[in-house]
Amino acid sequence: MSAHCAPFKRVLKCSKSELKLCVLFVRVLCTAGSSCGRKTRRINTQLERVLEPRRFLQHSSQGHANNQTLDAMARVKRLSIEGNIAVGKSTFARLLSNAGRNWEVTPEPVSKWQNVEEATSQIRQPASSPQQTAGNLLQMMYQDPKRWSYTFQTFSCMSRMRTQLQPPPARLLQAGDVAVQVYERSIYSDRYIFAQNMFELGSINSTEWAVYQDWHSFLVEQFGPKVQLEGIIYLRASPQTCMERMSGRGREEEQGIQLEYLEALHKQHDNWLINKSTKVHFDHLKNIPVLVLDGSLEFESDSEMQAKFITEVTNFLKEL
Ligand SMILES: Nc1ncnc2c1ncn2[C@@H]1O[C@H](COP(=O)(O)OP(=O)(O)OP(=O)(O)O)[C@@H](O)[C@H]1O
Ligand SMILES: Nc1nc(=O)c2ncn([C@H]3C[C@H](O)[C@@H](CO)O3)c2[nH]1
Repeated sequence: MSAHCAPFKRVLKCSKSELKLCVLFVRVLCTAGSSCGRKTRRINTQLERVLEPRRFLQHSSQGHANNQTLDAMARVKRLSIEGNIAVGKSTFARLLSNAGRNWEVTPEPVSKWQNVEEATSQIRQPASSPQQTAGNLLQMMYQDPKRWSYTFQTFSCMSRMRTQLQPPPARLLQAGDVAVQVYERSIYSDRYIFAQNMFELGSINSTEWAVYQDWHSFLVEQFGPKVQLEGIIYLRASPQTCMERMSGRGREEEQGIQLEYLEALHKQHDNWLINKSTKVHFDHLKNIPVLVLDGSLEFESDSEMQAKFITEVTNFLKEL
C-alpha cells in the first residue's frame, strides 16, 4: 500500500465501506475548500485506487483481490508523455523502458489508426461487405480533416481508453519497489490538445465538439480512478524542431503537415501544461504534477544527457 494510504487504513482499522466514506469525506473537502492542496487530492486518488480492485480482479488468477494485489496496484505510478508531433516521445519512451525493469511503456497505437480494418476485424461481421475495407484513418484525417477529424477522435480516444484501462503487467505488480506505467499520450491529450485544436481550426464542428465532450466526460467520470494518471511528462521543443524531425522521419501520412499546424499544437500543449489556461473538466487533472523536459536536446547518442533525463524523471516520481 502506498505511504499515503497505509496510515489511513491502520488508524481507521476500517472496513471497505468505511474507507469509501473516508474517500467521500476527502472529496467533499477537495471540492468545498480552496485550502485543499494537491496532496489531499492525491490521497483521495490513491484511496480510490485501493478501493477499486476490479481493474485488477478480472486478471487475477485467484479471482479475488488480496491485500498484496491492492498494495501492488497502489504502488504502480501511471504517467503519460505528452508533446508535439515528432518531438521525440517514442524515442524518449524507449530510453525510459531501457532504464529499468520496473518501467513499462505503452506506445501510441498508430498502427491501429493506419489499419482500421485489422484493428476492428475481431468485432466486425465477417464478409458483410467484401469490397470495402475500413482503411487508413490517419491518412483520411490528414487528407480531408473536415470529413474525418471527428471520426478520428472517436477512434483514437477509444483506443487510448482501452490502453489506459489495461491492468499493469504482472511484472510491475510483482516489483518490490515503485513501478511505473508510462503511456505515450493519453485520453486527456486526445481532448485537450487534438480534439480541441481540430474544433478551433474548424475541422470539427460545434455539434461534433459538443458530442465528443459529452461522451468523453461521461466515460472519464464513469471509469474514475481506473483512468487517472499520477503525473505528466511534457517533452517540449519548438515547432520548427518538430517540423525538422517529422520531415526526417518521413511518415507518409504526415507529408502535407504545415508548420502552422505544429505551431497550433505547440500552443495547445503550452496552454494546457504550462500556462494552465486550458479549461479542464476533471478535478484530478487540475493539479496534476507536470515535469517539463527540454525535448530540443539531442540525447539519442549522448549517454550523459540520457542519465540526466532519467534522474529528472526519477526525482519527479519521488514527489508523486
Ligand atoms: N532528442 C532528439 N534529438 C534528435 N532527434 C530526435 C530526438 N528525439 C527523436 N528524434 C528523431 O525525431 C524523429 C521523431 O521521433 P519520435 O518518433 O520519437 O517522435 P514522437 O514524438 O514519438 O512522434 P509522434 O508525435 O508522431 O508520436 C525520429 O526520427 C527520431 O529519431
Ligand atoms: N487529429 C489527431 N488527433 C489525435 O488525437 C492524435 N493523436 C496523434 N495524432 C497524430 C499525430 C501524428 O501524425 C500521429 C502519431 O502521433 O498521429 C493525432 N491526430
